[in-house]
Amino acid sequence: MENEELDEYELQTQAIRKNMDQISRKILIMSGKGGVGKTTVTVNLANALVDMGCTVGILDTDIHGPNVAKMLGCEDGVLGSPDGKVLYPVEPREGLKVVSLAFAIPDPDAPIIWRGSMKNSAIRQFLADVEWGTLDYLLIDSPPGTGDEQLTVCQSIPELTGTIIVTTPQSVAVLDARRSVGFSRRMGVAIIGVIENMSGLVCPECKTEIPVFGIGGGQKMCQDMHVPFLGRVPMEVDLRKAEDEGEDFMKDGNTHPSRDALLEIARKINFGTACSTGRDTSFIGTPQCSPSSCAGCTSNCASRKK
Ligand SMILES: Nc1ncnc2c1ncn2[C@@H]1O[C@H](COP(=O)(O)OP(=O)(O)OP(=O)(O)O)[C@@H](O)[C@H]1O
Repeated sequence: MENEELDEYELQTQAIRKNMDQISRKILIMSGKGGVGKTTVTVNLANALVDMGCTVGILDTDIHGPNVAKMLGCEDGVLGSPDGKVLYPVEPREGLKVVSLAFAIPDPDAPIIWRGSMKNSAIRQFLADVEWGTLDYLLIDSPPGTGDEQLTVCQSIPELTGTIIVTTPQSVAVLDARRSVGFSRRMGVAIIGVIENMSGLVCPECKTEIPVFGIGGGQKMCQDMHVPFLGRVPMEVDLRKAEDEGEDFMKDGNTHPSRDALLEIARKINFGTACSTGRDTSFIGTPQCSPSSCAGCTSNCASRKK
């Protein structure tokens, strides 16, 4: 890198640090396999956390298939930039700020044909140049896999709080989710936990559960790999419909098993009670709680006290 470029990169790194210092918890939502529900988890957790009184930002790093805006019903939003430098997020509701490439490329049919370096620089720009302000949470939605986008997020955000890994119970999805666990460990990022999505289909007629992708595969992986399990979210037609229509599925009075499950997961994350080995204080930001990492863990963890 030329000196001038290095300076620019360094300046951007400083801008990212300044921005991220104002955000309490920064969480990367990832999965090994595509279509397992990362965006669903991101959008619904964000709405649930806002309902609990938190301020939340969503950064959509799924550059090639940015669906966050559509699922929040704000796809016509525009990133404001009065001075051409600072970018202002779209705010679909009070307490929620959203940044996605979808706002910069209004034609929904236009393919985004970008190499890794372009994606990296767009993500860094969103971290550095967006006026995120003070937030309780930044939820970062990502494409499937452990490639450029995840790497850029992990390497660019200082003190990333942790990852949430989404999988379906199906063994091929779990196989790929194990790689996301390995990735988080390799990057030294805490694993907040795993969500087993599409865990049984709730029949809209008789309400019985049909195990389309099986049930329990994600939970079993958590036991095998000593990773916290955050919960299972069933498949429901009304959840899919709400997302297609950009409606808030988490709103009050909406009684559905998948909503209840997502709400419970949001509570666990917000109140720091999610930990498979019994840690009852907030584990967020500390090494993941597993027998092998307990030695270096500074929290008041029940398993560590033994
Ligand atoms: N629990 C669920 N019940 C019903 N539909 C769901 C559920 N979870 C996800 N879906 C639907 O499945 C599809 C894929 O979900 P989503 O886009 O959240 O997955 P993703 O992992 O973000 O996908 P990608 O890998 O393409 O980024 C969407 O149409 C979504 O509405």
